[in-house]
Amino acid sequence: MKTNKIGFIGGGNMASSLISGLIASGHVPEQIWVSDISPDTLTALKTQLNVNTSVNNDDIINAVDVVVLAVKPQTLSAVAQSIAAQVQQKKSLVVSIAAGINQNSLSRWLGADTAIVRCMPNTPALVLTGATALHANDKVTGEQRDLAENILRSVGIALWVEDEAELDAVTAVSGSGPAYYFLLMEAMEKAALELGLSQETARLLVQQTALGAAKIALESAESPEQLRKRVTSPGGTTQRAIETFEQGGFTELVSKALHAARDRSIEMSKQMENS
Ligand SMILES: NC(=O)C1=CN([C@@H]2O[C@H](COP(=O)(O)OP(=O)(O)OC[C@H]3O[C@@H](n4cnc5c(N)ncnc54)[C@H](OP(=O)(O)O)[C@@H]3O)[C@@H](O)[C@H]2O)C=CC1
Ligand SMILES: O=C(O)[C@@H]1CCC=N1
Repeated sequence: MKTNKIGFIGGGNMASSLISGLIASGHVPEQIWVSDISPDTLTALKTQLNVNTSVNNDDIINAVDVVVLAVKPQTLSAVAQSIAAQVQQKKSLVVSIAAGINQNSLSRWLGADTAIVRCMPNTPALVLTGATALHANDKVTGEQRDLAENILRSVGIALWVEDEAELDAVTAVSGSGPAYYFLLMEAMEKAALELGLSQETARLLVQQTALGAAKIALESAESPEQLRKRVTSPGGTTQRAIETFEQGGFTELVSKALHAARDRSIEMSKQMENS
């Protein structure tokens, strides 16, 4: 049983994924607090997960050891500034999961002496398969580093980056990444229907194939390229499909998409820094 008291400000998609994952990995709901401006969101979290809830962000900070900021990037400035005095008084560790909000902005809003871990998780935390990269400012103690890492590690893998700029790339790769796989799944499912499979069969085959491919990629020592070649019989069906993907510019398109996501993260950081 784990006993650190963890508070979430913002109880939306990412917070509920993290909270569900934390509970599934052994954190007791009584040690988790959530605030949100929507009473309906809080009622749903209370009913489904039995966590402590409040519409008052200050109640959360008072109750916990670590405060996770899980509101939208556009809302974070106002929320951070509204809790700054209390965070400073309590010397709370603050963990921000917001995309495109850098340490400079967070320190400016929360106070220069505030211990801040900026991280980028992803929604598979819900099923304990999350991937998170973390970055600590120089106010974070070793113990606080361990605390932040333990929270994120309890819902998947967690790794530290020393250069904060890497978080822009991480956001493009693993933060947004689940959506890319879902897009591919959507497209494959649609094509499977066109090929005459039923909805149920198409979805099941696509899901199980995604799971199998991910599992084999994780468990095998071979690279994705080698694994792809194992499926691709010369002159066979896979080769025809892969050639079709490449003729359509698949690899370049993926690169372009990830660069666009990375650039958007940088753009958001600059906008916030200058606001
Ligand atoms: N979704 C994802 O896959 C990932 C998201 N992130 C980051 O996580 C953060 C949250 O994203 P996500 O969960 O998707 O967003 P959501 O909009 O689902 O969740 C944010 C929640 O915060 C609530 N809220 C708004 N204002 C306040 C306030 N003043 N005090 C308390 N709660 C408030 C919102 O209520 P209302 O809806 O009523 O405004 C909403 O319930 C973002 O910063 C995002 O960049 C990071 C990695 C992955
Ligand atoms: O789309 C976004 O901005 C957030 C960050 C990563 C995933 N969702």
